[in-house]
Amino acid sequence: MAEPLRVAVAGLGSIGMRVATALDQGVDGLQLVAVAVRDVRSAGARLSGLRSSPVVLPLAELPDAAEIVVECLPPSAFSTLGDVVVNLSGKTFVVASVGQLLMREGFLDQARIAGLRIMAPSGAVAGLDGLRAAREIGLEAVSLKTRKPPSSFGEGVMVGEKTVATSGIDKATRLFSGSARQSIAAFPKNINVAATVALAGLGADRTSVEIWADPGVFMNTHELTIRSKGGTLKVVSENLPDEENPKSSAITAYSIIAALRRMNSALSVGT
Ligand SMILES: NC(=O)C1=CN([C@@H]2O[C@H](COP(=O)(O)OP(=O)(O)OC[C@H]3O[C@@H](n4cnc5c(N)ncnc54)[C@H](OP(=O)(O)O)[C@@H]3O)[C@@H](O)[C@H]2O)C=CC1
Ligand SMILES: O=C([O-])CC(=O)C(=O)O
Repeated sequence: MAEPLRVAVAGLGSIGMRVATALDQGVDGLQLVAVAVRDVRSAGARLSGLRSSPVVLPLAELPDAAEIVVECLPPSAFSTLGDVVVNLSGKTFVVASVGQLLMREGFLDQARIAGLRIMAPSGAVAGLDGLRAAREIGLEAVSLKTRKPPSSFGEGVMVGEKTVATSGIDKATRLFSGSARQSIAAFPKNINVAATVALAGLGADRTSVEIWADPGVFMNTHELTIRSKGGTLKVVSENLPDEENPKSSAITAYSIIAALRRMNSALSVGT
C-alpha cells in the first residue's frame, strides 16, 4: 500500500474544523499531520478534540509539512500562506477563500509556472459540473444571484455609498451588481462562490453577479444561470447558514471533504 499523503489544514474555524475532523476520523489515502491556528490557547479545545494530534505550526511553515495544504482562513490571512505555497512544485493547495485567487494578480500564473496544483472545491455553490460541460460546448452568459439574510453580512453593510445597520433592512435590498471580480473586492467574505463560478466558466470579468440582503430568506441562496450552445442551465442552492459563522453556508466544509475523498477514489462520478 502506498504511504498516505500528508494533509495540513490552515485555520480551524467553522469550515477548517469540520475538514480537520473528517480527516482525523479517516479519509482513504490521506493523513492529517499539521494545522495552523491564530491563537493556540483559544484553539485549545478544538485541538484537543482531534485524536491524531497534528502538529501546530505557523501558517508560513505549514506547506513544508504536507503534500496537500487546505486553506480555511479569513481572506485577510490568505497571503501569509499563499505567498509561500505559490512557489512550491508538486504540492496541492485546496482553497476555501477562492476569491483571493482572483484578488492576487498573477497568483494563478505563478502557481502554474512553479508546478503547484490548485483545487477550488464547489463550496457553497452547485452546478459547476454543468458549467464545465457547457464551457466545452461554448458558453454565452453566466450569472449568479446571491441572496442572504441581512445578518449574514455582519452588523453593518454598504448600500450604495452609505453604511446601513443590517438589523434595519426590512425589505429585499440589492447590495451589489457587477462582475465577479468587483463582487469579491466589495464583499470578500461573502461571495467566494462568484470566484469559483468565474474560474470554472467565463472568467472574473464576464461573469455577472448580484448580491441581495433579503429578510425574506433564511437560507444563503445562490441562483446560477448558465446559457450556452448546449442550452440553459439553472441551479438554485438553498443552504443553511453555518451555526458558528452564518456568513458561510454549512455545506461548504462538506464540499471540501468530498473533494478530498475524491482525490483517492477509484470511481469518479460527475464532470
Ligand atoms: N468557497 C466557498 O464556497 C466558501 C468560502 N468561504 C470562505 O472560507 C474561508 C473560511 O471560512 P470560515 O471557516 O467560515 O471562517 P471562520 O472565520 O469561521 O474561520 C477562520 C479561521 O481562521 C483562523 N485564523 C485567522 N487568522 C489565522 C492565522 N493567521 N493563522 C491560522 N489561523 C487563522 C481563525 O481563528 P480566530 O477565530 O481565532 O480568529 C478562524 O478559526 C473564508 O474566507 C470564507 O469567506 C465561506 C463560505 C463559502
Ligand atoms: O457560504 C456561502 O453561501 C457563500 C459564501 O459565504 C461565500 O461564497 O463566500
